[in-house]
Amino acid sequence: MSALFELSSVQAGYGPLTVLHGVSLHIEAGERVCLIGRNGVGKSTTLKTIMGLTDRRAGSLFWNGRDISRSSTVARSRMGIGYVPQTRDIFPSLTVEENLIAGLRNGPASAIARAYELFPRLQERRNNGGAELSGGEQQMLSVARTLLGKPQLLLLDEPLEGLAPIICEELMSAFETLSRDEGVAVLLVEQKVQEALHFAQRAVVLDHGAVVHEGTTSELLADPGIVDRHIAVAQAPAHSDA
Ligand SMILES: Nc1ncnc2c1ncn2[C@@H]1O[C@H](COP(=O)(O)OP(=O)(O)OP(=O)(O)O)[C@@H](O)[C@H]1O
Repeated sequence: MSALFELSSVQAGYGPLTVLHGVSLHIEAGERVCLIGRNGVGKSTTLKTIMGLTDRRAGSLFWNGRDISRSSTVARSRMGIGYVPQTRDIFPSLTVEENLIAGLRNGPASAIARAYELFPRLQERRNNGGAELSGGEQQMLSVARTLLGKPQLLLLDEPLEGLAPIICEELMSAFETLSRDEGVAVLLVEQKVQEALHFAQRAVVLDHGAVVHEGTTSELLADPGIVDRHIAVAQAPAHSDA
């Protein structure tokens, strides 16, 4: 049986710059995978390539075995790939609820109730403007908006960046609930490697635009030397805006 999603020998970048030099990876339905590596090795570029937001030079992408390499970003999103970019994708001038309604398009209003269930803080702040929210609440709103599209695969680009530990825990626990209760597959890019390894079942390590290690997270947690060899992890910034 084919994987839910597969990248096969993909080379991609921006204009003349090639960032990914033949990346292959797969994600099974409901699986949690983390993509880790040093700064600038191409993790965000991998997510953008999955969404069709980079210049792909070679290789193919498959969704349930079907070649989607030439599908538009909108088509990929409609197929069931949800993308939460690093830049918290919300409307600052709209309230939380208006942001959710705008993200609903033609979907059922019950999806908003589900979003509030997953992120009770958003329900408490439903009448607050996007710009008034803390960094953590903005991230929750950005994730909640993506979930309104009912993705089968959720791409998360450094969701914990700049957030206080308590908010990180809240977010990770919501991602776990999603994965466990709704079978949503997750591809998580995260600089907080320990959090990523505890969340995911499998890890893919990227270096210089190529996969240099792939294995279960339990293997990596049991032998931290593997991670140390591949990643000199940039520590989380001292500040937080949660
Ligand atoms: N829009 C862009 N145009 C041109 N080059 C880009 C663009 N976005 C990223 N790059 C370059 O591509 C390379 C890989 O960047 P990418 O953001 O994918 O790395 P990353 O592994 O996600 O790093 P980080 O952990 O710091 O976010 C870097 O050299 C970066 O400067």
